[in-house]
Amino acid sequence: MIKRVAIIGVGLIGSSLGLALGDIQEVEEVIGIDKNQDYLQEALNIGAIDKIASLKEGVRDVDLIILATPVGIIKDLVVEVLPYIDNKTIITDVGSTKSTLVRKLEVLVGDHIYIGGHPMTGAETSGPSGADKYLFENAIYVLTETEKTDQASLAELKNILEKIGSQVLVLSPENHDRTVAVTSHLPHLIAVNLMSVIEQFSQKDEQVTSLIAGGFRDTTRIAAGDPVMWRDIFLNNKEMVLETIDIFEERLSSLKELILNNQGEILGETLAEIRDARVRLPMKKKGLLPSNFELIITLKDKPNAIGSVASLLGDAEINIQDIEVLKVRDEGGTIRLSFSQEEEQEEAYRLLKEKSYKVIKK
Ligand SMILES: NC(=O)c1ccc[n+]([C@@H]2O[C@H](COP(=O)([O-])OP(=O)(O)OC[C@H]3O[C@@H](n4cnc5c(N)ncnc54)[C@H](O)[C@@H]3O)[C@@H](O)[C@H]2O)c1
Ligand SMILES: O=C(O)C(=O)C[C@]1(C(=O)O)C=C[C@@H](O)C=C1
Repeated sequence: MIKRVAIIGVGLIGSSLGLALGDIQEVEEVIGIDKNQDYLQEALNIGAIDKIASLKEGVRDVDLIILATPVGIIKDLVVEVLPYIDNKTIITDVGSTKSTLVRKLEVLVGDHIYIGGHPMTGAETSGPSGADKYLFENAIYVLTETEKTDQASLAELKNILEKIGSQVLVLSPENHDRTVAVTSHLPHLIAVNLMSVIEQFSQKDEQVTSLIAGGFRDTTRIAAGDPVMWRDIFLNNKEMVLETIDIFEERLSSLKELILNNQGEILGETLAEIRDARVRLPMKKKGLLPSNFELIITLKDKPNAIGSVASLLGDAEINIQDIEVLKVRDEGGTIRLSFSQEEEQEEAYRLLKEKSYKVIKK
């Protein structure tokens, strides 16, 4: 049973996991380890960890070690940890790439237990200040499986991740990397590249930034992500990322040709096909397509609790695009509201705060 957990790297994902795990009955203690003392203190202050420890002391006698640092340093940290733990402790990580890491670590750990992990949820912010207890609710959480995987530990880890609301998907590391190259890594590269083009234009012409609207916001949000994290991701999933870049370049060239040659009919048909594919994507699953403008509200267990929120926002003519019950407990529950516009999210946040609701912006 997983009772004591050590988290190495109490940044956005580490602290979010600390908050979520600390909330479930099985987990008695969450220990935080990090090279950044400010982050450790902040994680302690927000309740993401119960205590701060050195790596050597912190991993002793824990049931689960979660490495939540950039991918490039995970292997070295696992090597550092091994002398202080027994072979019952489960080691996992949350790194965004898996193949190279899992294959290396499975050899390196010897008799120790290692299972690769990757929550398909996150944000463009870094550090514990952006931590979110509900980050993993309904989110896909990949665990890797190979011929070396200890099945009992995989089941135990899956169980605890499901308790924090995740939908666990067990994949081979290679399958994982092939998929995220196109669903996560290529989109990031495109957003960064697009941002660099906009930056180049705005240096020559100040007006460019005045004409920024929703299209820019929706396509570049992730370009604000942590450079170290993304450098490590691209280098650790190099082959797959390069493959997707080739395909992207081909598609971009075809679109460019259609525009260049005024082939309006084919261009229109192509855009319609792509639009249809986008519309067909399932919107509800958090791991697939979260809304950009969300509020998480903790409600007391009393009649019409959700109704009161809906009326408050309805009276202000704020349209709730989607509503999802995240957690129901004896003392109340937590809901997520999605809005299609940032302004609606802002106004709803203000109104709810005014009425003393416990609400956070996503
Ligand atoms: N941000 C996301 O959206 C997201 C989503 C899923 C997975 N991930 C993966 O999660 C991991 C962490 O990402 P994050 O967004 O939480 O980053 P973050 O920058 O918020 O946190 C990383 C933490 O690791 C710590 N750290 C770095 N080197 C260390 C070392 N040598 N020893 C101890 N601590 C060290 C940092 O001080 C920081 O607290 C990465 O591997 C990333 O690929 C990120
Ligand atoms: O910023 C977000 O919304 C994310 O969920 C980040 C995101 C992604 O969706 O690509 C980025 C990298 C991680 O490995 C997982 C998730």
